[in-house]
Amino acid sequence: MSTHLAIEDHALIGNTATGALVDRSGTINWLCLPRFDAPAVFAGILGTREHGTWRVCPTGAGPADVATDRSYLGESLTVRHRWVTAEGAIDVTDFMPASDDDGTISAQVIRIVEGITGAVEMTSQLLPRPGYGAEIPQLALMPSAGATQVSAQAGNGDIYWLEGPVEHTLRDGSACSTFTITEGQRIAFVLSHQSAGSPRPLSQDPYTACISASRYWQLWADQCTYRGPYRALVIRTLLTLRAMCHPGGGIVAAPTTSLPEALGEARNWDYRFTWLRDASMTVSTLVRYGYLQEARNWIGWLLRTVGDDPENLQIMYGLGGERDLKEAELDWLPGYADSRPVRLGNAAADQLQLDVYGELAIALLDVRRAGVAATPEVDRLVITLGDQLEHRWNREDEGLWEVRGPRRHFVHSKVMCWVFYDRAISLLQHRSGDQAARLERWGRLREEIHADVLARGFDEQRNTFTQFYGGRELDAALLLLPQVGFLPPDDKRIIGTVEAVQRELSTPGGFVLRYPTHSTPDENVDGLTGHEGAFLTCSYWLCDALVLIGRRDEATELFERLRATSNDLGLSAEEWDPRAKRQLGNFPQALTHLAQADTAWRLEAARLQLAYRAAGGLAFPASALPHQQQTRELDLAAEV
Ligand SMILES: OC[C@H]1O[C@H](O[C@H]2O[C@H](CO)[C@@H](O)[C@H](O)[C@H]2O)[C@H](O)[C@@H](O)[C@@H]1O
Repeated sequence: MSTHLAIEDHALIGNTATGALVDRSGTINWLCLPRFDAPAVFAGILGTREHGTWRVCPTGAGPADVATDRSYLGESLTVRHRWVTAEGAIDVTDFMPASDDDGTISAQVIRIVEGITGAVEMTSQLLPRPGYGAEIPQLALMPSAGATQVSAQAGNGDIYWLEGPVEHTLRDGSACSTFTITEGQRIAFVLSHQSAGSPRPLSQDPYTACISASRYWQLWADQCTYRGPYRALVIRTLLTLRAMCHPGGGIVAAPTTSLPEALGEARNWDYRFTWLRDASMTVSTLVRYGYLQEARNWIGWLLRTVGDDPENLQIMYGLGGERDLKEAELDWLPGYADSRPVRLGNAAADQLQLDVYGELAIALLDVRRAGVAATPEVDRLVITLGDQLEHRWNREDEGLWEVRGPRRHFVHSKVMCWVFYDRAISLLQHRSGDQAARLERWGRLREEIHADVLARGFDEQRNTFTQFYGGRELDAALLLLPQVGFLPPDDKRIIGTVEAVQRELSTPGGFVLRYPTHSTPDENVDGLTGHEGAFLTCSYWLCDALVLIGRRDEATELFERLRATSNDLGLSAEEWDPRAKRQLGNFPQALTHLAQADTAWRLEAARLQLAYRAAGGLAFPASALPHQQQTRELDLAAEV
């Protein structure tokens, strides 16, 4: 049986160490325990229900039958599906317990079934399939007081435990139960993971755990400093980002692998790792909204992971700092909607992507400006990276889009090298006298890179920057040039580039492709076959660029259309198929969510700025900002 509801038909629940996807039919069809990058026990989303699923729904519901309604409980990651049937109404509430006071996170999923009206017969059908659906574990019923317990032991010794106060029947590798719930009655199922050789997670009261989890997320949401008109959207998007911030400080790009960028095609990638680019940008976004603890955790991770061996800098790592992310294909999984291959690991880990230096430096400066004190360890890392980049910046690379075609002199990469020196000089200034010579050298290099980009990355005739030196194609990453301060937003080369991207990379609905995809090998910059959807992050970057060049109304209108691509729960994947009007790619994706949050913030900053000027203000005062942090970008905007 196919489990292919649309990507946007899923909800994310999580505990920050891992996350699960629950679809509208009441099926959990993606779950890796205990960590985001552990082998999935439910991989049904990449195949069929036989690759691992757990469904709780009214008895007799067909595979395509879905709940009447769904929503998150307040500002939490607890999702509730309501089923209204001829016999009555039932709520199924799904969540993962949040961390204890001592920071322990239990690897559990809890599902509470509650009668609202009438009496409804329900069925729970658990098909655990460890190893990404490859294995049928050994199932056994265990005697227990007041509850039945099912154990499912995998070949590697891991055990999945299911507890619930109903009788289970074991059949063909599944554990089923059928029970009737009447108005006011509730029961809870708890699924726990026990790693081989470790003790079984402690039982906890599922109802108390539900209250604690909701409170945990609500308290976190309450710290948000944003008070503007998009508050609900901003909070949901920040919660989604927070769900991807592992307690060890690493941040995954998305909790999934291989949800396709084009249905039925091969652009399927594993995102359950920490990209320096995506993680740095996530941190900048969180800091912008007042969240510093995640930034401190990330710096700790960075110093342990990158600081440990900065000479061999990678562009991405495992959550635990792993360097070896070798790519492999899981040939037993047919893929989401037959989109093969399903990939594990990511060969992009071995690429040279020069932009990551710039994104790191931006995040470190944002964190510093938000009030996190400088440390000698961070300074040392910046110095090592800066010295290293002196010998690398003029190389060709794979760029931020991680092309699998030949390396090029990508303009965005070069600009981000300029950004690195620009922000690194600010980071190290006033620190210690013996840096003066280095900072002078870096200052000269900053000017040299700037001049190099203007001379080789700008097409005078078409009045636009190009994707790479000597190329004619465009790249939506060029929309970031005004945002990072490479040139002022009112520079005609910036305005020309924004307009060229709009002209050449827009989809019919006005969203943006990241670059042109071609099918002939010699034109094919990314080295891949097939095409892809509109890239949501780039579309939000277009809004940002429009705000910065003074076209705020147009930006607001585009933002409204973009936010409508999020699902009913406010979640977004990486891309959007403008024809089918469906989300594409890994889900939910940090890059999309942080871009959405950044644009909401920028629109609000621009609105406040205009209001302040209209009221006769001469300059934009720090106190009017919708957050506690001063960014270079706002300094620039204030001067315009
Ligand atoms: O499209 C080709 C590339 O797609 C993935 O990379 C994209 O996702 C990354 C994580 O969000 C992001 O950092 C990058 O900018 C995106 O292009 C994939 O991970 C790559 O392996 C693949 O080449």
